[in-house]
Amino acid sequence: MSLFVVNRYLGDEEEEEESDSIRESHAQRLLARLQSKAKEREQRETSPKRAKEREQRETSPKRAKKRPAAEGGESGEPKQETDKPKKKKVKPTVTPEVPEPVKEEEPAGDKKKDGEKKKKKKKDRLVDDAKQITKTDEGGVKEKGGEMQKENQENQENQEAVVSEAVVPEAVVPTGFTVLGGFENKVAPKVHRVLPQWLAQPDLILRDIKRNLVAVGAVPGLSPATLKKLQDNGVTSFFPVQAEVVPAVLEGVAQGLLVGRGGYRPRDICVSAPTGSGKTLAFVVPLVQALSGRVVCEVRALVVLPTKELAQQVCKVCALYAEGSGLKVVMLGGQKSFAAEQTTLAEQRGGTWKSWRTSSWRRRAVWWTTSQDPGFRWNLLRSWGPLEGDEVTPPPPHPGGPLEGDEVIDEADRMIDSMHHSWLGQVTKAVFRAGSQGSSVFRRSEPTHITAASLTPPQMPLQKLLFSATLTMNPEKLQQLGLHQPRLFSSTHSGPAPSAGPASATSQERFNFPEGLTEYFVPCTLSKKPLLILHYILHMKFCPLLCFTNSRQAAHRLFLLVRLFGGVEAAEFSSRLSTAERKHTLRDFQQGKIQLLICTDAAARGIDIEGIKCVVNYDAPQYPRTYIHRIGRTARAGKAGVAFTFLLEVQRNNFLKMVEEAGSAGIKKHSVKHQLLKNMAPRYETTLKELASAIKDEKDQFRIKV
Ligand SMILES: Nc1ncnc2c1ncn2[C@@H]1O[C@H](COP(=O)(O)OP(=O)(O)OP(=O)(O)O)[C@@H](O)[C@H]1O
Repeated sequence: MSLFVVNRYLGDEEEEEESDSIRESHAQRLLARLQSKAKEREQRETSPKRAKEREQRETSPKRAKKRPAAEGGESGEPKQETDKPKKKKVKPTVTPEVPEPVKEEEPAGDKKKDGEKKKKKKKDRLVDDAKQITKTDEGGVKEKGGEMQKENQENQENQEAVVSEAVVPEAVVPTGFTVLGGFENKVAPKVHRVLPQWLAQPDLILRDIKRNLVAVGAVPGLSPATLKKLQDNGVTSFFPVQAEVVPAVLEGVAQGLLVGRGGYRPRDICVSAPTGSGKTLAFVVPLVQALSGRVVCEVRALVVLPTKELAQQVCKVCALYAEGSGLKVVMLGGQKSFAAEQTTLAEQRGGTWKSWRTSSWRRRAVWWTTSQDPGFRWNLLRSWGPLEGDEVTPPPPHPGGPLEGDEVIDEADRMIDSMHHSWLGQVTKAVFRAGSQGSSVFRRSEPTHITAASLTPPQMPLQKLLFSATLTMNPEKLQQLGLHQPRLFSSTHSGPAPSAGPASATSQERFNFPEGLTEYFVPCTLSKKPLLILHYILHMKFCPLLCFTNSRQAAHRLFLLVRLFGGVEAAEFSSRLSTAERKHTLRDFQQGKIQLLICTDAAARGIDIEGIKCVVNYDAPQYPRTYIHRIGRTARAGKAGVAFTFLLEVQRNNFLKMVEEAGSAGIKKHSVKHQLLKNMAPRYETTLKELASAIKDEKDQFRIKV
């Protein structure tokens, strides 16, 4: 154990004077208390009752024998007082008020001397006090023998303890040191999460799409060409997210090249809006408008998406709006060889790679998919120049590479989750490196401290746009993206769930749910699940139905079972299938040729298929984000939709808690009567046997192939 003695500045004259008076009052209080005690005792001893008792005891020989000499057997103390020493209760005594000594002003030079004098005085006073205490005791106590003395000593100790606890220990032992207190263990106050202002106070997006449509003509900044394009594609009104975000993006890109705009960079934009709320058009429209004005052939924008299917879908929308603008939209999804992909971005002329200069391809945007093929993401960068640690001999640097304009990250939270690959950092580095090497007079250098030198050359800005229905509000994660003065558009507040306990309050985020969605959970057993799906299709006519499982094996098994049962047009969608097969399956589902699509989470994000009225979670999702994206395949664009989640008894409590904490408006129970499934039971039993042999056949075939 360590001992800490802290010598603290003892205060000026006034403080010392004050502590002196405190000490003096305590000495007097102590003295008064002891005097009154002694008096009480004296009175008790001299009372006639007491004298009688003493007399009786003295005459009893038995008692006299028993009494030990050490206790003063002859003094005649009552038995209970000697055998069982009573605990003395220290009663607070009323002390006479001590008037403050009158202070006289002294010249500063004499202060030190006076201090010493005062200390001596104080010491003398304490000695006097102690003398007086012994004197008072002597009168009554001496004759009562050692026991009384002992008691008085105890009393004094008790008193001192009380006094020292209440006031200052130095009053008893003047050491010249002040022992500081307050070192006891204290309960630390709980630290509450404080979000940066841009996250805590976002620009609000209204969730009710139908009641908050904004006529496209009323949105500022749209060019006549864009208005015409929107009209051609049947868009007369903007959804709330588009009405807010489109002008904000246009404002940022309107400046183009930053010549003489000293240090200005457009603010990065984050959007968190429900599934199906129209986020795609919110970035496609302003991007196409902004890039349509460019004449130099460069890669102008990069859109990063988590799956090939989603990249194809977004690429299609972009191509639709870019039509006739001279802007080329390219998708790089890793389907082709690297060389083939590279030629979609550049051509080799005179031994070096140059951007396409074909008149019809004067400007271009690149749509780029990642997570399905992680290795491929580097290919694009290589086309701009070698990466750090690149072992493969890269193609020569591509001078037309700098990404000017925007970098859009759709399904941003998913992309942040894959940040351990540090792909964004690599992209950004490549963008700035290519920008600084380019032959263009316009430079793109990584933003640093603003100085006269850094502001002199004209800059090409890089703006980042992030979109998701489940965008994280975790500032630490967002920080990894290196956002510049970000601005958030959101339909929810980032506060913790109301029912979440203190532990979960900080960890659980709340998300956006579509307005037209109704959620149900269906209590069931494992063996009832296939029957329930068949019941929803065959009896309740929920078609087309999108059914999610937690693995591709589960999806395949259920697909085989439904196919063997018969009567339902079913298909599966998972990584078991090739890209082309998945593409055809989605198209057939979109065209209404498939009633039941059994899929994995490969179809959970972003996939926009019109007319899906029902989503079933055949296997309960484990994370709130997965749940939100799955059920978000219905109730899109302000329409109504239902979502069912099959729950085993053991999953029920945790799942319901998770959904509530994620911000759901409420999930209702939907029970299916056993009677309704009973009719299908015999056929189902036979199907299960057929399924066992079908799976065995598949395994055999697989073995033969291998
Ligand atoms: N202004 C509009 N007018 C009519 N329909 C629109 C408009 N904006 C978007 N839509 C339609 O709404 C549907 C949903 O849009 P979108 O796919 O962009 O949603 P999202 O917010 O990106 O959804 P998710 O989060 O699931 O990816 C699409 O079918 C789209 O065509």
